[in-house]
Amino acid sequence: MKFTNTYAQLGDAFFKRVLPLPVAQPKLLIWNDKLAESLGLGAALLSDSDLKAHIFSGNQLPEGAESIALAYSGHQFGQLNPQLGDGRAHLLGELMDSSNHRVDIQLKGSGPTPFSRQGDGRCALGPALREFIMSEAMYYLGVPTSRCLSVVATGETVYRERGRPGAVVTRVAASHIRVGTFQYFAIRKDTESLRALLAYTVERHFPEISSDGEDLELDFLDAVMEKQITLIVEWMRVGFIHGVMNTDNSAISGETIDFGPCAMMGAYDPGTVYSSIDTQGRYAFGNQPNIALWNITRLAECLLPLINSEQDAAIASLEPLLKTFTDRFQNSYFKMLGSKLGMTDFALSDQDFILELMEVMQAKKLDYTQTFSMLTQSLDDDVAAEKSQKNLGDWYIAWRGRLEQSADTIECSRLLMKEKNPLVIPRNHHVEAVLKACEDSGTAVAADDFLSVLRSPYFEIPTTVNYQDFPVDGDKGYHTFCGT
Ligand SMILES: Nc1ncnc2c1ncn2[C@@H]1O[C@H](COP(=O)(O)OP(=O)(O)OP(=O)(O)O)[C@@H](O)[C@H]1O
Ligand SMILES: [Mg+2]
Repeated sequence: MKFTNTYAQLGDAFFKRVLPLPVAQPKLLIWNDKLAESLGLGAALLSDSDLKAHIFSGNQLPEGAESIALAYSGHQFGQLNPQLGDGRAHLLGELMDSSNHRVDIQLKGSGPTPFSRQGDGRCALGPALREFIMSEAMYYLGVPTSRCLSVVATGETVYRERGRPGAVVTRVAASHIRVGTFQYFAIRKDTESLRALLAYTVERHFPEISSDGEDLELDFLDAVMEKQITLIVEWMRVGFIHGVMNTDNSAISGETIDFGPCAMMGAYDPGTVYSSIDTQGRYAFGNQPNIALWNITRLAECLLPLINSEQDAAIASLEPLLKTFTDRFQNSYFKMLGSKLGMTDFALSDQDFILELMEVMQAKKLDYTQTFSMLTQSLDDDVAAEKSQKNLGDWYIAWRGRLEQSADTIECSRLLMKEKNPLVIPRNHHVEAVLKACEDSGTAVAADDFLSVLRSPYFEIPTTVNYQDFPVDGDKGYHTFCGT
């Protein structure tokens, strides 16, 4: 592993140097071969499970790593917390992947840091495996996401209401720069660090931006906005509910990060919330675009002092850009839904027709994934066509008519739909059952089985059918938990 440490070069204001706290009995539970391959990890490491367990539990620091905990702030459920930071994570450094992109290698659950506050710095096995499974599913669904290289069981107990097995998960991400990272310096009125962070972030994530002066901040915000729009539209394409879109869980790179209380929507309902602490539905499925804009607005506020020392003038130059969000999001969102419906020639005039489908789905509590999957199949399968028509009534007939009008063939529509509509997603009840099986057995056998299906979401494999069903109770009473 050839680590670089460009983030560590930003200076002491950005992080604290701290080593992972060694664990009692590291045991490699799950390893991501494909990801490891793309990182070009050496043969000596790849063939040695004990070495992997030692390195990716934090017991042994790999050569060239500079273990640091990153400083950041964040709005949590709308409340500003000026002092968060990696309270249970250690950034080892960066590697170049096979596409020559710089990625962070970070341990999570690897012990306390100066940012731990009341926390123990640890992570339970269930949430660690959950992050591995969910991020892998998202990656193969085609959604921008951080990924996991490994989960190592620590042989130690962590206490979360009751004792649970502990684990360290290794995360690979485009970076760990969050909206909250900018907030950390903005709150402290540390304009110099803010400027350095902006320059670093632009170079790392948006090298195409070459502007300077006020245009730099505007172009940066515009680029972040575009990535956030793509991200949320992609989440909504597959029915993903992040669950805790705090500004500290919003990565500037536009990747999905922090899978704490995330869940997948079953029956279509924009108000769907599973997180036990989200009592107001702030992070409900259909509210995710509003929150993305809210978070981007917090980022914009951080940039004000860089744009103009006169705050009113700075606000005036940012406001028109922020106002573009809603139209840009809507265009991108409906285009995505059009593609899920095989509209190769989608036009804005299709929006009302698409909304009619959403209303039928919501009124009849139809499963989001299965409805689109069935529509895809209905183009060349009479049984699926009959079922779709039974569920959707006249709308189905109108939709077939709409596709017939297109200059492209039905085959083009079918191919587009097959690309956009997964056959299988990591459904909540299967995720929970798999996590329980892994925890009970102390192995990742159940996770491996599940992952083989999740890694092929658009093509059926013999075991796909085991994971496609929606729960009998429609996920009623299902709750996810934060901070685990
Ligand atoms: N067990 C813990 N010990 C110490 N700090 C913790 C612990 N759990 C969470 N934190 C800290 O609380 C804050 C919010 O936690 P949150 O659950 O959003 O993040 P996380 O899952 O720990 O990490 P990430 O956002 O990097 O995925 C973060 O600063 C995090 O480091
Ligand atoms: Mg977090």
